[in-house]
Amino acid sequence: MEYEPVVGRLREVRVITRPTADGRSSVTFRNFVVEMPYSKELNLEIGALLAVETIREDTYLILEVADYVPVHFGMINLDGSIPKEIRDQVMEEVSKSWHNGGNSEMWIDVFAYPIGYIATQNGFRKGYYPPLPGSPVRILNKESFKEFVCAKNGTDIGTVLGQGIPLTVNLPKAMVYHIGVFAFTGSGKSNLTSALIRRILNYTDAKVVIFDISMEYSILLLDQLLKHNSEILTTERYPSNPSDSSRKFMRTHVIPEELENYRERIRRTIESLFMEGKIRTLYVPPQGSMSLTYDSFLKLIKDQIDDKYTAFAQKPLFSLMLRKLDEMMRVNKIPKDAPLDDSILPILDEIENEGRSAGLKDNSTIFAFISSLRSYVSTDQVQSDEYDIEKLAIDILNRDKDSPRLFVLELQNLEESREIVASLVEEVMARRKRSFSTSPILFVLDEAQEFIPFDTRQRDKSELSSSAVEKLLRHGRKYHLHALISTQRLAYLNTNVLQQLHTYFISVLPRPYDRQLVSETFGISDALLDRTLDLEVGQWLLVSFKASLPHDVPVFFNAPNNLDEIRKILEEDRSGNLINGNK
Ligand SMILES: Nc1ncnc2c1ncn2[C@@H]1O[C@H](COP(=O)(O)OP(=O)(O)OP(=O)(O)O)[C@@H](O)[C@H]1O
Repeated sequence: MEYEPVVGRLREVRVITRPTADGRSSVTFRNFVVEMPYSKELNLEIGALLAVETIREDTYLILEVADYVPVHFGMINLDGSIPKEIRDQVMEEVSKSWHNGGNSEMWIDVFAYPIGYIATQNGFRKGYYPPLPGSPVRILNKESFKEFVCAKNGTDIGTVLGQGIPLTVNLPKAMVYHIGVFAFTGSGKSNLTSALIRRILNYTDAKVVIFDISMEYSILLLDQLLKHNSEILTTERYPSNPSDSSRKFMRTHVIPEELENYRERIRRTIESLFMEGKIRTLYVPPQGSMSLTYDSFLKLIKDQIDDKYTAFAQKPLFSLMLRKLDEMMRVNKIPKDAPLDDSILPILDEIENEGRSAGLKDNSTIFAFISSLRSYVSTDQVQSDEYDIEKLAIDILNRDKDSPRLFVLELQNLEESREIVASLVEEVMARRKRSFSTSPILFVLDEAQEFIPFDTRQRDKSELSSSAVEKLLRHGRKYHLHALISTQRLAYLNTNVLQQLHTYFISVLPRPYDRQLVSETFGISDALLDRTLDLEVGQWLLVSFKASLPHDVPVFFNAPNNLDEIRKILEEDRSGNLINGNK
């Protein structure tokens, strides 16, 4: 481990206890006060790492800087009881002394907290030993910081604040354990999300499916839509002429101010996407006409058995149907959520024959039931030309090298979009279970509080989307299905899902409740989370638990501006090579 030349001393240990955000229990954080000599050249920033001697020989406790304040001895007891003239004189002297360089009367109080790691001669490892008060505290230099924090051979997602080194992360691993992007509106959530998706498309083999209710991502990822085989799915009806369609598209989408000068070039790019058939209408069946699954079929049969109006003579046949179906599902390993198909026809024939030999009348309920099921499974197989959820799921799961990799679903109606999210996620999960593959798929849910709200309701379909997304977050990893969710208020989110996310990107969260939730989930001091209030647009705190980084160290960083990345491509496009016919 290598250090900056300056050495401080550990002065105080403070233990802070507060109630948890939900008020049900309490949490305790240890905060340390380190005294560093004051110098104008001191290279110390929030997020810097310190090493302090511990009770164990050659073992150092690692601390992260959450805040620092310059202190002058002359002002320690300078309160209102001192006459004003004297106060003014002292303050003037102190103010001058800061500019004259350091002396023994001035120092910096550094507030730092342990992040659960110790350093020994053999490197860094998880652990805690009590540090020795009064003992030396050193600042890790850039090289040691990089070695400890950044992922080797990882993907560059920005610059570490105060260190000026690239922040590299393990993107595939971050994706595996799901990602959350949390910040107040206008802090740069969609910008960061787009920058991450851009890297996922270019440095991993994952497919990306974006549920976009703000209609932003087609523009924010315009170059990627051209670069990769991709699809924009919309429920909007566009004119058949690509030029008119592109004009309508421009009217219904917000073009960021920074790209205003490229309006015409963007329009022509959209026109070329229409011509290439990359913008397609998604057919959404009318409400309530979603397909039957094996599970709902089992339930229908059970309802018949339990129904007091079902004729007594028919009940054993319904029971037989149930048993045969159960047997077939077990033998053929058909999951309950698989869509009902014509494999049930032989069972229907058999039960019908049994009914006839038992002498049931032609107008018996069971015959009507069998006949309506037959027409359901047969009609369902008639191929329709409409591009629907099932066909989209097949394209998403397609493993051919030239199959689409990026899907942007532009969803305008909230209730309908919840149904689409639920049915697509369920369909992809059910199909993946039946035909396993390891190729990763990332679902991106912008404005996640609309789909997995704290308070779900059957009426507005949020119960449907919430249960599908919860399933994806809990079980998706086994099937290489992952999620990136972004929201401006954690408090509005179904809290069950928060524990499933192992990588959080946090910017300004003005409500203390939201910040407390994050500090409790990751065991990070409130003092560090509070620093996110000072972050500027595009600056983020990355916290990860066994996912993005080799060690779980919260890192402040400056994200690249996604708009600069597209602007660069649009500029390069002057040659006309990147975006068809766009000069
Ligand atoms: N990394 C960055 N560097 C520079 N500017 C940025 C960065 N990220 C975002 N911005 C600027 O901030 C503005 C808002 O960003 P963005 O639309 O991504 O925020 P948001 O949090 O998604 O907002 P909303 O919740 O309203 O959708 C952008 O127009 C962009 O100019």
